[in-house]
Amino acid sequence: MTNTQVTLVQIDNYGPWTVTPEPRREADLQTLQSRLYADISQFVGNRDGYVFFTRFDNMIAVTNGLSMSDHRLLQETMGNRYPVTLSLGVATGTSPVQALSDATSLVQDAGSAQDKSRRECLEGRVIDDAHRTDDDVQIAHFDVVDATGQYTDELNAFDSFIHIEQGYAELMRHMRSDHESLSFFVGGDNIIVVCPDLERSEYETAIQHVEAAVDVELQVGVGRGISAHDAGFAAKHALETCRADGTRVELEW
Ligand SMILES: Nc1nc2c(ncn2[C@@H]2O[C@H](COP(=O)(O)OP(=O)(O)OP(=O)(O)O)[C@@H](O)[C@H]2O)c(=O)[nH]1
Repeated sequence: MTNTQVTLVQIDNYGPWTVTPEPRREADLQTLQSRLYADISQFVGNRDGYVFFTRFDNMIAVTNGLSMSDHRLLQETMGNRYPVTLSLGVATGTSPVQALSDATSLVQDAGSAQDKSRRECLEGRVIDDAHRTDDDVQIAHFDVVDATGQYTDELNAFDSFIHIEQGYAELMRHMRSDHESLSFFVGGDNIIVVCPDLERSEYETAIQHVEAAVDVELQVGVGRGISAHDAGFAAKHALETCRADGTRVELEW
């Protein structure tokens, strides 16, 4: 049974900062956001977690294996490197959507995203080491079948982007509403989905749904593990099997 540990990372009082004392240059904000994401990804990734950039001012991480003191260190080291601070909410559960919802409530209850006095709050709790298991995390790695031949080598780069984004939007909504799962676009034509315990038929239905709705063909590899890295790595191997064998759904367990 999955037990996903989800962390909401929210930049403190970022909106006002972007316009104080006057609006800051957009390219500088883009640079800050992408560097902050890169540093958080490295910190979390070195501890076998995943973080997704989402809206950049709010990022969502799968942090199975990170302790509360790891979270505190993340706040300290980013606070030392950047002109902004981070608040973190951590929650766990069999449903990734519910865990994220609980993590979000913890941060919201500590104060508004634009509250000057809410800085570096750290709320919630993690899974004890003794209770961690090899099937705590289930990750599905989707990609578009032959995106290169269908889109990248055929259409202009913006029209390719529209097709890929439509596939993402449809999959994200379906997995959220029907399967309590969190889907994240991770570049190229790839979407990583953090799932509860789902079976082959549910992935088949999701792929059929996206194809019927927006005519984008997907394939998916699914893995389980004690951490996001372990589950995600198994999913990548399963996706390689799809590519080699022409199958649409491969489960690696
Ligand atoms: N984040 C991430 N991006 C990837 C990964 N694999 C491929 N990509 C991205 O996806 C793009 C397309 O690569 P593929 O998915 O291998 O190509 P494809 O044409 O869709 O071919 P098939 O997947 O074999 O159907 C690449 O340019 C990368 O940007 C991955 O594991 N993670």
